[in-house]
Amino acid sequence: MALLDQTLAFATLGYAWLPDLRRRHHGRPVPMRFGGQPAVAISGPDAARFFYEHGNLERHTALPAPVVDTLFGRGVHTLDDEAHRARKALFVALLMHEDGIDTLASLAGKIFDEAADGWRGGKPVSLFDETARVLADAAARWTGVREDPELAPDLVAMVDGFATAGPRHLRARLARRRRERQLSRLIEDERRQEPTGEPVSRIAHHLEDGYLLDPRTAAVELINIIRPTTAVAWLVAFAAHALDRSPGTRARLRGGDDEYTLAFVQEVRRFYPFAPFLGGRARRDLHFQRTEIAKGTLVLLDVYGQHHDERVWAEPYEFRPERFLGRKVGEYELIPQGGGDPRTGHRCPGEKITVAVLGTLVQRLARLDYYLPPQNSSIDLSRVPARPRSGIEIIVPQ
Ligand code: HEM
Repeated sequence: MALLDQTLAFATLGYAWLPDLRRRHHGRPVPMRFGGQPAVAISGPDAARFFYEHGNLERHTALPAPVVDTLFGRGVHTLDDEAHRARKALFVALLMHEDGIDTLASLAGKIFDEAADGWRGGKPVSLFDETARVLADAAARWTGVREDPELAPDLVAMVDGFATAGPRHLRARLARRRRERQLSRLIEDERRQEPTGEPVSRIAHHLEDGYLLDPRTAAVELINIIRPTTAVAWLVAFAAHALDRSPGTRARLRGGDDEYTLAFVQEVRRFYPFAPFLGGRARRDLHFQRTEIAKGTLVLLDVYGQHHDERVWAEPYEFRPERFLGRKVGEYELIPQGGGDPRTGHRCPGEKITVAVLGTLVQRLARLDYYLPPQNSSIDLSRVPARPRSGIEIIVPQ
């Protein structure tokens, strides 16, 4: 029987699409067509392991052009095998050392404090917009890019417009084009200077097979640091949403309890929607859970569904940071930024930065004296990427 193409269902239902479909298939792999191609949707820790292990899947043919042209750019996300390993080493060196992570998190905290001083006085401010600015400035300062007031809106646009047609998508394309051009020039300038330890200089002088990256690719990789750092603003808005709905969580965060803060951060990353699913293409004929997956099939790993699967998480629709206290999280269990080993596979190399920056800002938010005026802070799961509708407006009294 011909399978119905599911692209429109995703466009309509967003995050709910795959979990609904998988529920109807009793959690088994769901064969389908997606984007006009044969596809199969899988989910759960075993599925995540299958997705990342044994070189089962390749990426460069799996990412749709509209996503590459807005969200990712033509860089590390689109590489496989040796080319990916060589490029990934650059990110691991830049992003996974404790010193650099601490420096960036402290910088974000300091800039957040300065910004928060300016929020006092009773006028509503958008926590999402303000935090995006804070994070774009922190990322710019940390990498060595010049701060500029239009940087945050451009980086937000690249993330906001990847999964939709229409004006949001157009804004994302224009923002990427503008920033790739500007940062290519910065890379060329850097190459005329002595190398330093700053990320921009290290990317500019990075060699692969003895050659420098072409300036556009180097600019893409620089954006692959400053864009997702700014995207942590989505998680901060979600954290504020959680603080509002579960006020009991505030006291331990306010007191600076680091263990609880980490549990809260993990629960934000599990509970709230960000990446709906990840895609790869079968390199050869494969089998998973008694389902044949022919070579060339698109394999979709249902991230949002995995985080709300009661076989993996008790009462998954409850926001309960305590579930992470005293619990070791498996490599394939909590996968908002991918699964497996970030050094060898495609898992996000910025996960520790995300956790550190979010933890720093969440403690500050819990200590900040603010309230939410009446607003619609609900989250529309059909919009990808989702965020509280109001962007979380806050009022900080004098
Ligand atoms: C809002 C927080 C973030 C989320 C939700 C997120 C999510 C993801 C996801 C889902 C992937 C793809 C995993 C895969 O394809 O298997 C990824 C890859 C990546 N992320 Fe993040 N990320 C975040 C923050 C960061 C930060 C802060 C950085 C850098 C400072 C970063 C840099 C990267 C890079 C360079 C890759 C490509 C890795 C590769 O292809 O090997 N991300 N991220």
